[in-house]
Amino acid sequence: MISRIGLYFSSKYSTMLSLENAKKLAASKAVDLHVNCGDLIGIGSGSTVVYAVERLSERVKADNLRVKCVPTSFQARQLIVKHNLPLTDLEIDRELDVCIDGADEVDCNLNLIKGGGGCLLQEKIVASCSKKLIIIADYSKNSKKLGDQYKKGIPIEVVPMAYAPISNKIQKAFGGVLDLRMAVKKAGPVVTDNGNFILDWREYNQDSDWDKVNTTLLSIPGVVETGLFINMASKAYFGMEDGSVKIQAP
Ligand SMILES: O=C[C@H](O)[C@H](O)[C@H](O)COP(=O)(O)O
Repeated sequence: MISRIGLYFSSKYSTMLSLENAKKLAASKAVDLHVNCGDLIGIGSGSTVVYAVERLSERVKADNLRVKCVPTSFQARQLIVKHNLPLTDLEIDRELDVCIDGADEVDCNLNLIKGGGGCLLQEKIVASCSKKLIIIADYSKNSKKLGDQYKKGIPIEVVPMAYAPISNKIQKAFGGVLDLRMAVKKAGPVVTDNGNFILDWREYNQDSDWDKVNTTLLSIPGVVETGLFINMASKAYFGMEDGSVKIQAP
């Protein structure tokens, strides 16, 4: 089901909305509609979530909203701390009301690719402990099939010593190309918040049964988690170029 929430900023934004403004629009709308006083919230990672935390902080100050936040990454933790929001974790709070997170791509069935920024394991754990996963994104993330928009590949978090055989096994089972993600401003591969490597899987079959593929990938020894979030999202909010917010629900 897809719906649109009216035209915002119609006079102010008479031209096409930039990606950053689209992210902000989606993030604010989702926080306003899905966060209530007393909520335990999972805070996702990435550039769009920055706007969600800013809006959360505004509402805490303006409306005296009481919330507690569980981060999904080091970046998310820093955001929570920077905005003086109460921090908690899954040891203390085991079931969350809502998780708000970004995505690299959202298909027409609300399946997601995540992990473009190297965060996916903790994101999936926190989302799995939340009553609902709300996705916030700009219009460029909205697609029909996974791989239509996001060309960098499906991120797969792996134990470092196993990255080479895992690449071979995936290539043999499903085809495509696997790249070990390399760091920028550091020699060698990207190391995740959990001390693992990331393989980016490109040139896969876009018509795959993603649920099955995900299960098979997870059965390979050394695969820690995948960036395929299948049947996990409750709703996605997209900030659109025309200043509206598109809502996608199952
Ligand atoms: O690894 C990063 C996370 O999965 C992000 O949620 C995802 O990459 C989307 O990030 P952004 O909001 O920066 O597009």
